[in-house]
Amino acid sequence: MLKTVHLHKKYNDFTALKSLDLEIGKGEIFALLGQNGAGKSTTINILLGLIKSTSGDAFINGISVKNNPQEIKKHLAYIPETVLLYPNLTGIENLDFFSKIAGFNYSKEELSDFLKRTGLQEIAHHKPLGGYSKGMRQKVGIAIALAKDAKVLLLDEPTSGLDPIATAEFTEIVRQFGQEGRTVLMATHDIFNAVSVATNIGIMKQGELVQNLPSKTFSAAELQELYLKTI
Ligand SMILES: Nc1ncnc2c1ncn2[C@@H]1O[C@H](COP(=O)(O)OP(=O)(O)OP(=O)(O)O)[C@@H](O)[C@H]1O
Repeated sequence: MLKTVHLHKKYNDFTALKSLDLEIGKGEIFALLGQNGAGKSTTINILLGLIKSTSGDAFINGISVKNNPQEIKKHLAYIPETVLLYPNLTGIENLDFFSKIAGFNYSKEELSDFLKRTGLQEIAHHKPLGGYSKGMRQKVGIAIALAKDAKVLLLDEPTSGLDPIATAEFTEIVRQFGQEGRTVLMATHDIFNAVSVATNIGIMKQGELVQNLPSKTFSAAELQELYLKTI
C-alpha cells in the first residue's frame, strides 16, 4: 500500500505540492487528475525518490521513502509516458537486463511468459526495441513490473499517445494489477480511462488534492463536469 503524510514540496517560494495526505490500499487503483502543473508528477517523483519533499513523508508498504530511498525502489515499478529502454536490445533482452538489475535471474521461458502476459506478440520478443510502437514499449515496461513483482505501481500518463486498442489493452492490464492485490497510482489526463479502471479518483489543483472520491459514483460525463467545476 501507499501512503503520504503531509507531503509538501517547495521550489524556492513556489509551492508545487501542498501537504498531500493520500492512502491507497492493496488492490486499489487511484487516478490522479489535474491540469498541467497541478503537481501530479511532483508527487510521483517524490515517491520514486527522484526529488526530496520539503516536509512530510511517503510510505510504500510501510517503509519511509525519506529514510529508505534505495529500499523502496524494490517495491515500486514506474511506467512513465515514454518507457525508456535500450533500442538495440530486443524486448526479451531489455526485460532480462532490467530484471537482473532488480535482482532476478529468470530463464528465457519465464521472461517470455512475462511478455506474453502483457499481450506482446511472440514474434516481437526477439526484435530490437527500436522498431517497437509506443504501445509495445509500454508492454515491455509492464513486463518489467511483473518480473520485479512490484506491489506498488506508479504510472505517469501511461496512455498518452496510445491508440484506442493499445489504451484498452493497457487499461485491462492495470485492472488485473488491481485484482492481483497490487496498489496503483496513475496520473492521467484521460477522464474516460480514469472512470473505467480506477477505484478512486483524485483531482489536484495548484498542488492541492481538492477532490478524493470513489469512482463508482460517476459516469465519465459526470466526472468531466466535476473536473471542469473543480479546476
Ligand atoms: N525543478 C523545478 N523548479 C521549479 N519549479 C518546478 C520544478 N519542477 C516542477 N516545478 C513546478 O511545479 C509545478 C508542478 O509540476 P508537475 O510537473 O508536478 O505538474 P503535473 O501536474 O505533473 O503537470 P503535467 O500534467 O504537465 O505533467 C509546476 O508549476 C512546475 O512548473
